[in-house]
Amino acid sequence: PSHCVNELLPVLSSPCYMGAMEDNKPWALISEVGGEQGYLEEVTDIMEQHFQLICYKDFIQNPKLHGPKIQAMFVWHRPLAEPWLLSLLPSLKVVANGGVGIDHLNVPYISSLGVKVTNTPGVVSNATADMALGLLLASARKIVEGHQIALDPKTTHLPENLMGVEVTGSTLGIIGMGHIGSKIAQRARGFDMKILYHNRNRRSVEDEQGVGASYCENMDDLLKESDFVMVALNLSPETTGLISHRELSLMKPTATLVNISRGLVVDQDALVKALQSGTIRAAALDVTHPEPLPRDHPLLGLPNVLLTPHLGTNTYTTTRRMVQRMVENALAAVKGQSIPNEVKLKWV
Ligand SMILES: O=C(O)[C@H](O)CO
Repeated sequence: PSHCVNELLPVLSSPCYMGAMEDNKPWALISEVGGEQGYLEEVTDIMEQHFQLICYKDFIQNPKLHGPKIQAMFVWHRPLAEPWLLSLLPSLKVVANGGVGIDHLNVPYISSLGVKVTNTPGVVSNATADMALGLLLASARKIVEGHQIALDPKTTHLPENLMGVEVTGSTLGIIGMGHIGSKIAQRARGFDMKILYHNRNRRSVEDEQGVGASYCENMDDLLKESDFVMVALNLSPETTGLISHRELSLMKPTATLVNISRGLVVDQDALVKALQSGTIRAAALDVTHPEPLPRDHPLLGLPNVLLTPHLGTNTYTTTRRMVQRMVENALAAVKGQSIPNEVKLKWV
């Protein structure tokens, strides 16, 4: 198998190499997204059932040789499918993204080249919702601080000052009630939370009752009432900087902001100020802008911030499902068949 580089998953093995030349499967370029580890074997094994893989590092050494044979490109949330690269891939039929967010892809431009764009909605929702609740609980109950204290050899007594806020019975405001938002609401019900949501379009009464969430037409009402504000939106021009000074100032001083969508939905400078001044209690962020943050970024020095490095979909099960879906989408596009998850709009 071919093993390139992966930031998302641990482990791996051999360095990048190209699939066997005698293989008749279509060629796919697999994006290189960081680190010196290889891809998880499950990822490349699934892909190699249908494609011959070449990783970016090998491709770029001789793009003129490799470019013309490549029909599919597998990408994760990094802007690899840029015009200069696409111009080296005259036979490309599809950019198959792993994950639901496609804000890093210029869909109109890619489509103008006759290349399809696909994503993997649905399969990411459970793992992302689990992570959302994990961040909420960890921030509320100071789990990471507790872990650090437990490890500290100087700790001689129980940390009675490490007080958290109660999750059970609190109010959760979910901004963005798509598939992931609904899964978050379902989980929050288990904590007897009162659930408010704001969404561009109100969900049906059945949907609302199904997850036990009440609609706030005005997002301000949700911000004012919630103990935890959960950002679960796609990034789009409309949602960029949606949570800024004004929105943060509407939140309770005891409230926590959790973001599992995209860093740019939150105005980070405004967030830093709100956290420094006590406008809000805390923030728990799986996403930032950029990722990773520069080492001197003020968010890294704040005691009331919990950060994880975009781990939302990082489970073996969800990764396998995503890769399976990426392959199905790419294969359908290469064969000219109907594509399960084609992205047609610039922003979804
Ligand atoms: O968009 C998604 O589904 C996740 O962020 C993984 O990239």
